[in-house]
Amino acid sequence: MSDTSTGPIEHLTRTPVAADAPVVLAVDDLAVTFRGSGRRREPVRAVDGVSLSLRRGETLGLVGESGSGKSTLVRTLFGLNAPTRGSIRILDQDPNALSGRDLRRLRNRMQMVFQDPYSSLNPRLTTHDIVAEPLRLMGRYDRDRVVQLLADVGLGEDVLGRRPAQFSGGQRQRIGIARALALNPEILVLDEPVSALDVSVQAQVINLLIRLQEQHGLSYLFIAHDLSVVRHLSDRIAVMRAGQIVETGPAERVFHQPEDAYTRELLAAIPIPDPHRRGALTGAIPHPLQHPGAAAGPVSAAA
Ligand SMILES: Nc1ncnc2c1ncn2[C@@H]1O[C@H](COP(=O)(O)OP(=O)(O)OP(=O)(O)O)[C@@H](O)[C@H]1O
Repeated sequence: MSDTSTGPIEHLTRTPVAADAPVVLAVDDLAVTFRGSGRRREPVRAVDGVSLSLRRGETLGLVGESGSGKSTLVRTLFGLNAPTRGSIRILDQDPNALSGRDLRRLRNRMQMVFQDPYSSLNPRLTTHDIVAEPLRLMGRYDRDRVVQLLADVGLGEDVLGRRPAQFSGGQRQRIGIARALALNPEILVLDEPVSALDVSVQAQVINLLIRLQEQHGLSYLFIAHDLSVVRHLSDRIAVMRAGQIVETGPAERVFHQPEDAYTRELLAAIPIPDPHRRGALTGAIPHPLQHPGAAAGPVSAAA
């Protein structure tokens, strides 16, 4: 299978985002409370007064352990949960004040890449149809555009007729990214996009995301439970715990001089990779960019 991507993995120095770059996503004092269930019936404050902002071309890493409220926050950004309090502005518009075509247009400008490339792609569709679907829905289908989108993520025309089961995890994630880019979004919400992938493949997908960001001026909200995964590609990191942001700051500052005790706990939980077991994990995921196979070389067909 051809893989027309990227050649050697480039250096991972990202262009720092300009301090005066426009804010593309702003969340202010957002809260989402669920009714409790079971005997205690206490309300669950899944998101509890979250404020954050994302600038054009910036990557904000949002980290927190399972249950900290990351998914609820993301679902609320996409209108799938109703906020109990607070506001969301996407590209200077309030999605809750829009409906119909205006809301669809705004939604097209912020797309999602899912964690699990095994379950997020329709197994019955060909690669062509998976990537073409959003274009068709908007009446903008163009075969050349589908081919170009796949080329952008490093896949050749020969994949067009294949179905998800015929790809590796990394290739599936590339297809998911191509689909997410189909409508030329300005913001991508990346929900643990590499957590389901082998360590060596994680670096290739992260490099692809960095390259696409530079090419298209994309802004990323990058969700992860592991601080080490977001460290190298984030401008800033926000740490979430029990529905609240407990710390936000420049990525390297948060990593090297965490101010919050919970951030320090998360950092302490990052294991040291065992060099004797290639690709093996000694607990949580070591940073993919530190993996020996990730430093250079072409993206392999297995990615
Ligand atoms: N629909 C719901 N009804 C009731 N409680 C919910 C609902 N959705 C989430 N919760 C609760 O809200 C809290 C935050 O969950 P959420 O899934 O947002 O966390 P998370 O950080 O995304 O975790 P994970 O990484 O496991 O997805 C949890 O206590 C969860 O049980």
